Amino acid sequence: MCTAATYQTKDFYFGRTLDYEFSYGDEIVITPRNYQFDFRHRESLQSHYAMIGMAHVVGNDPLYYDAFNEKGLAMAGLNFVGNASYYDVEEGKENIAQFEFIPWILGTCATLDEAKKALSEMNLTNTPYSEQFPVAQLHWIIADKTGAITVEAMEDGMHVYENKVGVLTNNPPFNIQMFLLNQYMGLSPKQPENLFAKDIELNAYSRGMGAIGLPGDLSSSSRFAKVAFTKLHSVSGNSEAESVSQFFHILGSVDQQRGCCDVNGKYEITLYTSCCNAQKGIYYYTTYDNHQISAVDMTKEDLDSTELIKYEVIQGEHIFMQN
Ligand SMILES: C[C@H](CCC(=O)NCCS(=O)(=O)O)[C@H]1CC[C@H]2[C@@H]3[C@H](O)C[C@@H]4C[C@H](O)CC[C@]4(C)[C@H]3C[C@H](O)[C@]12C
Repeated sequence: MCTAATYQTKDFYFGRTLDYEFSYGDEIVITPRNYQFDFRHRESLQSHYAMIGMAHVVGNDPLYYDAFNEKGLAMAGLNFVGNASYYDVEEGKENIAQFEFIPWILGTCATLDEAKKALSEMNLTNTPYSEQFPVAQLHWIIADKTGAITVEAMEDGMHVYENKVGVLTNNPPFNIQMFLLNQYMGLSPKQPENLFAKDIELNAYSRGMGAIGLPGDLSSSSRFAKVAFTKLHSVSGNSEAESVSQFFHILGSVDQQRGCCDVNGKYEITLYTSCCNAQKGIYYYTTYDNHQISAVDMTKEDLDSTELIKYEVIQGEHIFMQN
């Protein structure tokens, strides 16, 4: 399972948890402006917006999971197994393979509005990257400081939804996730009033009782409600440290601990959590075994270069001993 969220303070933040039972071998990858992006069904992009994100690199190809570009547009792919369906190549459309989707949007679009236009001209194809890396069944969140959308390519066509809560998890489809939020409309961060039975004396015996009923399990519909509630009630200062800290707390509300989600004897865990300051170009992250926040700042690199810039994911707890 995975969860993605947006967050606005003084700057715009975007990030995700990547939950899985194994890692493909991830790196923080900066694709500078003059790296040549090759596409299967269209000509290469010789120059494009620079981007940074988490990717598995095969040969010299960055296969991005989540990323944002130098203009502040961000995008993440999350599992959508059983519902995702891609299409055959179609004449007259911009045919983009599923694994090219993030580079295409982030390489060519500066804003969410431009991304919406690109989507209307695009056909997401079922072309696999290779035999070893077949088509991944995903759906996507695309966002900038003006808002967010969800993109779901399904058997009945490509759906583009306005995503007003600014969160995405996995199944079921986004319109159903939004419908399910109806069940939680009575929840609140404030203490409840007794609307249950006015003649019976009922007391709030604990803080936090206004949100009793908010799910805490790891299913994707429960994580959707939990993270939406957390994000929509989030309060933090505007500074970088306060915003980043709060963002990790938002996604921390749906963190997956080893042992709680059994996948045939293996355990799905939160392999990493990212938090991008999409306006400042910084990719922050923590991993399951490294709670210290590490970060890569894309603006410190030569963004006019032609070569990928890669940083290994720092693992292992870094404990600050005070005595
Ligand atoms: C497994 C990841 C999604 C995690 C997730 O959503 N888990 C939820 C589990 S569940 O459904 O709810 O059970 C996805 C996100 C991005 C994916 C990767 C990216 O799409 C990039 C390439 C794309 C290639 O086609 C396949 C390998 C791959 C390297 C993908 C492997 C894998 O499918 C990734 C890493």
